[in-house]
Amino acid sequence: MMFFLVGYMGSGKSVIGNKLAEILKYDFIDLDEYIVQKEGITIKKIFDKKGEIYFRKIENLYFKELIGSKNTVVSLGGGTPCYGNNMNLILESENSLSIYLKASIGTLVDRLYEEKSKRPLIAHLESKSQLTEFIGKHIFERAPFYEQSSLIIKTDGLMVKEVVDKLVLKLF
Ligand SMILES: Nc1ncnc2c1ncn2[C@@H]1O[C@H](COP(=O)(O)OP(=O)(O)OP(=O)(O)O)[C@@H](O)[C@H]1O
Ligand SMILES: O=C(O)C1=C[C@@H](O)[C@@H](O)[C@H](O)C1
Ligand SMILES: [Mg+2]
Repeated sequence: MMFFLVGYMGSGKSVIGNKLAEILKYDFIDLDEYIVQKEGITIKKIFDKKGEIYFRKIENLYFKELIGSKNTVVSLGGGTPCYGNNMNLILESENSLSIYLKASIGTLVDRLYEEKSKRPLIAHLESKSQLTEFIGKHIFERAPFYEQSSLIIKTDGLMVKEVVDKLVLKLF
């Protein structure tokens, strides 16, 4: 079985995916980290040196390498389901389940403001109000992809452990 964690930057895919894998005794793969390992360069540097289109191309290639793994939790990048045919590949892939970690714009801004420098799409935004405006527009474009997930977990007001518990309860 495979679980794909889907959601906007800061929704908790990496942190929740890691914990879910630990509980299930599954392998854990974070697609962003997988890309960094394979390319030997940070995501921010890939964007700066080669541009977003190049990143989307390799993101799609590495993502496809992971499909079909056994007993694995995969935390996707925030944009992964929104480019190419990635969301369809997730939905069509056998023995797999997509999980959307949903959070309000306010929650995402609070989580991302301090750690935006690692994320090339938002690193340049200076104030919380700029971040709020950007995320609002961006989520409007992306939500139709995220919302196709098989399971939707609302994470507002929940601590990491509470999200994991809620997810495990929904799964089993
Ligand atoms: N439910 C939560 N409550 C409080 N903090 C959280 C929660 N979920 C995630 N965080 C924190 O928010 C930050 C972003 O989480 P994480 O890196 O897991 O997001 P992500 O969805 O993987 O983002 P990206 O798409 O950029 O990789 C981290 O510092 C994480 O500890
Ligand atoms: O939301 C996005 O488009 C991104 C999210 C991150 O996980 C990284 O994949 C990258 O910074 C792009
Ligand atoms: Mg992540």
